[in-house]
Amino acid sequence: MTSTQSKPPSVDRPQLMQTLYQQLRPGQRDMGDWQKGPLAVSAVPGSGKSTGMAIAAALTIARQRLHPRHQLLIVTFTRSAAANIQGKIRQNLELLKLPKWGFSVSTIHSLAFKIASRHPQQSHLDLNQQTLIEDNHNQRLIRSCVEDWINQHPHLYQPLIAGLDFDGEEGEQLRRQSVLRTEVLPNLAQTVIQEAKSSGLSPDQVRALGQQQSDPYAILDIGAQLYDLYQQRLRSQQLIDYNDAILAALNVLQDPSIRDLWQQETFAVFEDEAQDSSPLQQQLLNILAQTPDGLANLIRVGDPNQAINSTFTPADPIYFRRFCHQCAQQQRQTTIQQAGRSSPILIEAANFTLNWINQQWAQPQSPTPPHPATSQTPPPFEVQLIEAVAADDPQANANPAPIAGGLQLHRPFDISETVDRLAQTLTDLFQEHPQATAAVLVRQKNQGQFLAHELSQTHHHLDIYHVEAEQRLSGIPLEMLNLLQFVHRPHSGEALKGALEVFVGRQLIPRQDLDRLASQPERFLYPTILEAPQPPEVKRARRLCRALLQARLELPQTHLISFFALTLDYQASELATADKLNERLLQQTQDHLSLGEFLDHLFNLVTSESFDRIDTDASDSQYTQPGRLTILTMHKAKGLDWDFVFLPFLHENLIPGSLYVKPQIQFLGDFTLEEVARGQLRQHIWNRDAANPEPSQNCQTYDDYWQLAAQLKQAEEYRLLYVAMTRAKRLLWLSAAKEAPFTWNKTENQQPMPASPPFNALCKYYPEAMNTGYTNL
Ligand SMILES: Nc1ncnc2c1ncn2[C@@H]1O[C@H](COP(=O)(O)OP(=O)(O)OP(=O)(O)O)[C@@H](O)[C@H]1O
Repeated sequence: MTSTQSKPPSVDRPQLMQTLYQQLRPGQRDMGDWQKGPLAVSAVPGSGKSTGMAIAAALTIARQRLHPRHQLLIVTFTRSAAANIQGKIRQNLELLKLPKWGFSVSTIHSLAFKIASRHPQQSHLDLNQQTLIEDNHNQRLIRSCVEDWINQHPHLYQPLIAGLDFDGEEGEQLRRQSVLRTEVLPNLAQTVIQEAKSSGLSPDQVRALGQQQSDPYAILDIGAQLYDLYQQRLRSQQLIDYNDAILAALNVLQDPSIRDLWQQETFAVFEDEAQDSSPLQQQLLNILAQTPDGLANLIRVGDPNQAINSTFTPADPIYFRRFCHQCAQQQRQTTIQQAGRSSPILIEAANFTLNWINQQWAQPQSPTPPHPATSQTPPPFEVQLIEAVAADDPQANANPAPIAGGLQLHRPFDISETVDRLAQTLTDLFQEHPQATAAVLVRQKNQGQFLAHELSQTHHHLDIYHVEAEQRLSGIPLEMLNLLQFVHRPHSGEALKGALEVFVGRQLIPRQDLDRLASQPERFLYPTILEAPQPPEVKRARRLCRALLQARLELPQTHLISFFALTLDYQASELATADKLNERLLQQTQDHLSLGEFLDHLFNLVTSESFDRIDTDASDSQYTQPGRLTILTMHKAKGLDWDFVFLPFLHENLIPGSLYVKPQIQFLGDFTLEEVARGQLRQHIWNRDAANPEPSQNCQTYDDYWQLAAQLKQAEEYRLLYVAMTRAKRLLWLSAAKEAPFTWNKTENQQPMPASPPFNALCKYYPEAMNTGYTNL
């Protein structure tokens, strides 16, 4: 071999890096230029947050010659986002002709597990001994904590039963007990545990906080006791939850030598979707990113206008906003406003909506003045408008030309006319653009169900992928568990309510006061002739329950699941899943098991997550197949995009909607316990974590906290609309039927229904987009 042959081809790395850098658009370049210190990147939808981060990551790895023992940590919020960004970074490293190491991508929880399990002695976390608790199991555990709490604290329970007023009537007392045990207290426990634990508050700290509040029901005290019971149960059953992983990691990193080790191994941390962080997550990343010179090598990228999880999870965009403001003071904040996803008219419509909503927020139309305690609630959006990219942008086909006008606004008479118009438009579009992608985004799952059903009845030619229906398959074991628990213990109010909820979920009975039915199971199931005649919905619920009990008496246990599946009107794929479940259980349980033992096996299966994987392998790419209409919720659509996006039911009662207290819990007052507790905890945490004094809420009464919750919820609904609108690339089709159901469990009862206010504003601003593209007007 000659010397020239053995010499590897020389690599002009600076040149390759320059080429990669050129792929960044101007706003993304601040990320590509980053060398050290904190950087906040606030970016509009479609601006290429993850694309920019993946290029910046590869450039950093090249510049700093990172390797597995001194690496870049990239943190995202979902496993699919982690896989996606990992793929992009590997591609970029390949372009730079570098080995594909020097970085690791994980979700925040898997990172926390990694840290905690590497130091089991300090973290006391050992996954060989302990089990991670799944959602279903968690709910059950919380229910049993509630039962314990009721037995241990009658002096706090009684005032809840009494509520605002109580005449001592026995039936009403039983009804209130049922709703407290199965809904109010489990919801309170869930909220307090999640909010407090993810902010690093212990049960004792929550209790101490409760003592500072004027709180007639002692809501935070009750929450603290439930949280305490929950922690005891986790410990005694060797279980851990996701927050424990983060707490354990933080605990480990308090040891100076371990902290040094991790900080030496970590050159920097890049975080995506930073608007969804919780306080502890932020703390963990901050520690890992610290450098010996006292700076944090930390890039946090997010979009405060896409924060859509903060009213039902502990995610709270306030922290990312604060990080942006702090970084802005040191000229370490950047915004990416250019986005190549959508046609210019759609960008304009999204910006118009954002501005219009913020202006309305500042000047409420209603004659009532803003509530004094919540007048500081920030508007829903940061004013961060989307801009089209420059002509020389690296993205191929950026800001594509619109199709069918780009924006269509429809005001059909009712929801069946909505379906017709939508189907007609889509048929025409797919004829002309068979390779295009399309989605219908709905606010509520039952809207998707209605639509999928109607389209499959009348428009067979459309290829439809209904995401929630596919995912319902994974809910089948839980439905079966609920029904079997009922036939096992028909006199338990809780088991009866569980079965009735399955019927409501499957739309076999209309939503009704289930607590009243479940408060006296015997009377509900076997009324005497002296009872007053019951309305048809109660009779129907009773017939279904009695059919299950009859089956329990007459059928062998091996046939129960199949019978229940038929009772629930399962479709073919659901029936197949139920059969598979039955087979699996029979394999595990052999012949002569009692129903109780059979149930134990099913319970283990439901809580172990292992059955879910059988039928659900949907990935993001299945949601965006060419020539197919995907139906999914607006929440699930985050991070995705389609050529044609349809938002068919834009009514004011859902967007922005209003917080609502169900009639059956109004005996406690005009608020819910969990929202008051969330407000009390958040207000404390916001003030605790504020670097400088800043205007904040000053809620004191239940009403104050309820108003705060209502405002935060409305703001989030508007952001959800914005996320949905910004998924469209070439056509955005919006509609609000003049008549629609108030609740989507009963689609036959339609009534005049006001459109969502921003929809009306769009109609006024874009009159030429009204009722376009539909020929049969
Ligand atoms: N610099 C770039 N060069 C080429 N294409 C780009 C660039 N930046 C972004 N894109 C493309 O723009 C599209 C949107 O990017 P990406 O999904 O990363 O946006 P995003 O900001 O995460 O969007 P959203 O927040 O709305 O979900 C992708 O198809 C991506 O390939």
